[in-house]
Amino acid sequence: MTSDVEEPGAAPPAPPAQAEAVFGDSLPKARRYAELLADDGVRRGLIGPREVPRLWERHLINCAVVEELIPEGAEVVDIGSGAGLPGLVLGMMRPDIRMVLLEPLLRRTVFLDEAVEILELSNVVVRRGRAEEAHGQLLTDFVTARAVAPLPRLAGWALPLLRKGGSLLALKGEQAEAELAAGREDVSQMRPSVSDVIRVGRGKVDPATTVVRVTVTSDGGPPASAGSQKARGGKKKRGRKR
Ligand SMILES: C[S@@+](CC[C@H](N)C(=O)[O-])C[C@H]1O[C@@H](n2cnc3c(N)ncnc32)[C@H](O)[C@@H]1O
Repeated sequence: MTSDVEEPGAAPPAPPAQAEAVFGDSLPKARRYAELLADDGVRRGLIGPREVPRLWERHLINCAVVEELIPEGAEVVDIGSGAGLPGLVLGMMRPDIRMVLLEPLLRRTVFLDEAVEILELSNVVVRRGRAEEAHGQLLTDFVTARAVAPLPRLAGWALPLLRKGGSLLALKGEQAEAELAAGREDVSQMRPSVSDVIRVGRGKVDPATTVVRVTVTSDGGPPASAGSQKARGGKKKRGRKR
């Protein structure tokens, strides 16, 4: 009987035609990363085996197209990187940016450290921890995040990490507009900001990647902990999983 579920150690699918245009010179690194995800990533439970056949469109290219929102030389913190999406992809495409992959779970940071070394990404560092623990320690131009938390909780974690004029770029699905409409007031109470929804990668990935962008318009700003339970992270602290 055949199955569409890939076994650990399976080769990733070949990159689709548009991968060359999206990744350019970094395509060899993207191919190597796809191999790592399909093999070690699945074996170690970092991505599901069902993701392997759709690694390129749904994961690598979906994340890569966000690069157009990041200006040259920017500092970026990717919170909740997991297996490296989107932070590792953006770091490999853009040697001009400085990328911090912020991830609390040890087995994920071990994989990320190995991937950074194998892909020789001297502009990417891995830091183990929760975003809210980095408040007052990290200050950056952009925070990226995909599939980490609902917008108000994510903003509570991300906005204190941003310099004035910096942006949270939250990769969201089809419900992005509704999520922003529901969360906009909470978010602007945390720190003065302007928010919009942008679609990037039209013609390169279908559906285009939907990004909720929250740009902070004030210096510093009160720490998120001055606000609501949502801003503090919304959940009681639990022991750190490994
Ligand atoms: C569903 S995974 C998404 C991983 C990756 N961004 C992706 O799109 O494949 C959510 C990740 O967020 C991390 N995470 C959860 N709470 C966090 C926090 N407070 N700060 C930073 N990362 C967190 C988890 O450990 C996990 O790796």
